[in-house]
Amino acid sequence: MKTAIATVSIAGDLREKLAAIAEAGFHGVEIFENDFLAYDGSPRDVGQMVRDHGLEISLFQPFRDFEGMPEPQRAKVFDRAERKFDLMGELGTDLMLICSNVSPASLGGIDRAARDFHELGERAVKRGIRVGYEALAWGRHVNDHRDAWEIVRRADHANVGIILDSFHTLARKIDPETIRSIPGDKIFFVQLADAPKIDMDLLYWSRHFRNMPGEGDLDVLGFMRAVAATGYDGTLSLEIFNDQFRGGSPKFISVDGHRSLLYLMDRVRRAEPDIRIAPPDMPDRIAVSGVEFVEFAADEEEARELGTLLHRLGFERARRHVSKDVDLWRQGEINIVINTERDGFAHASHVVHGMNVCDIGLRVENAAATVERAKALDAEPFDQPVGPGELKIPAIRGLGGGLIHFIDEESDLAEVWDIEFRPVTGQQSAASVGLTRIDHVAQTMNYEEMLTSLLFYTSIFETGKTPMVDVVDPAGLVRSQAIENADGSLRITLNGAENRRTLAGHFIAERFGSAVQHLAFETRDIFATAAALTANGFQPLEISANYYDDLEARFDLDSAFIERLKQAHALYDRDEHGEYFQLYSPGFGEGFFFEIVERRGGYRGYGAANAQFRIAAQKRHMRPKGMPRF
Ligand SMILES: O=C(O)c1ccc(O)c(O)c1
Ligand SMILES: [Mg+2]
Repeated sequence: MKTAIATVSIAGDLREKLAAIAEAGFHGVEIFENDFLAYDGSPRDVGQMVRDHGLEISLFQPFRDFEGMPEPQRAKVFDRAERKFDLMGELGTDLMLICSNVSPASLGGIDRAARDFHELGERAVKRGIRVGYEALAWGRHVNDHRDAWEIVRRADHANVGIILDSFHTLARKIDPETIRSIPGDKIFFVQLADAPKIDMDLLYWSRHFRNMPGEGDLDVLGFMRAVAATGYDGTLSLEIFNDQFRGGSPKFISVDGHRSLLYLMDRVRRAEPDIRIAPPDMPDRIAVSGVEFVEFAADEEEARELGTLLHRLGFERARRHVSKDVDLWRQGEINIVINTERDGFAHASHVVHGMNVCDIGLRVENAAATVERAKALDAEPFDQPVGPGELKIPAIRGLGGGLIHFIDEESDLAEVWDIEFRPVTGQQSAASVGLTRIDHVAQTMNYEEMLTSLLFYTSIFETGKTPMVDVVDPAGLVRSQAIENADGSLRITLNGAENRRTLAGHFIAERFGSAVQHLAFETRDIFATAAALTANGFQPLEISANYYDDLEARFDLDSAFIERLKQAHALYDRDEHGEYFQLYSPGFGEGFFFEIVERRGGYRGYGAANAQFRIAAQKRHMRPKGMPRF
């Protein structure tokens, strides 16, 4: 499997781009003419620089407004093509992309265009060059790959082929299955891009909103299955025009791009076993059956405070590590680990970020296979020396500097709490408040990191994404999207902050990066839990009385029920499946908090409509401690 990426897809000058692209593991680049024009060096220098990075120039593009021109423009267009052939010779590449003509001067007619391409083919063959024709979705006469293919077929020249670009086909809702009838050897190049579904002008959508396969809403998998079924075995190239990527980190965007191609081709191969493109072998997407533990890095004082809060939330300090300053707090199936070691990963994480969730344990069927898949998708495995009597638990580095460990039933990893930990005796025991499991883990990040997270989780784990929703913070919008598996045993919400004045943005700034900002625990009876919490001395986050007046109007609930919600400081939501109840702890540290939720009757969401009331309450609560007033 040979991969490439267009230089327009990432930020930086040409040298920076090439370094990032090579580092991410691509084989080649599409040189976009403007990147070359802006570079202060000869075409030969550029060609050499690309090869010095261990890359090839897979394609030179774009050559515009070629076919169907009347004279005298026609003759000029051929002269221009000859000059670009010269340039390609110096760059050291033999494939040129010609996109369909958008010029008002161009004349239609499939045979006219085919004749132009035949003549260009005759000129190209003398130079050892091949030309590929791409239908732009907004081409004047040709805007459909089926017409481009008919022109290429009639041009009937060995050096003339078609170039397919998933965006142009899928954005115009052209059935990708129609690609299956094109001979694979006439497909000279394949460009891949996804995009979020937004209803807007095709050209604008294409030039600003494309993203990596798997990050958007287009059926890039269906497109690529059809391409692969033709027998195509050439380069798979990303051509991503995206405003955010152009301003982002060349390194991270390149890594995401490489991961997106590996993930896509792994899925294509499973659906189309006979394809000629050989993606790397890897285990299939990993089914997760739950969150086994969440680990906090803390110092002694923070650990005491967190312990007090957990105690009020009905957790019991159940076990202590055999040799380390690590405690296990438990309730229902929930395992919270507090690590106050002065050594190792948790300590390093604490030094950089302060108290934070430094590690999450996921339950999987096979932990070793999980790490194998993650590695095959360019994730970083994590290893640290294990002490005597400790288990080696497979792990990878997550995003934002934390770890993800994998616990399975196949080995003795599932017994880690008995093997590495001893029961704590002589404790003040806590009364459970009925928390059963972790409902979701909420990660806060900069908005620009959301697609990276989305691709990371959905490529490694058998999960899907929910639509993005807006959460209104008085200081700005926070975008929220969930990654979840079919049975809801893994739910991760991604919250992307656009500025630092939002509660989420403040959290990122204070802890120097993205991380888990809250954990939501499940209860089966919110009112019983609320009563037990009060008996435990827990003070929930106080919600404004105005919220409850509005609830009554919005949902047509009876006033006795509203009164119960109000007493419990519980928030309420409803969807077509069921009802949702939420209550919150006050903020802790730099804005970390716990949530308690009850889902009744299969409610699917996360209470996005309530988030602004929760945020307002949290800001009221934090203000005395020096949070700016907005
Ligand atoms: O937006 C464009 O003009 C443009 C140019 C070349 C391409 O390959 C493409 O997909 C779009
Ligand atoms: Mg293209």
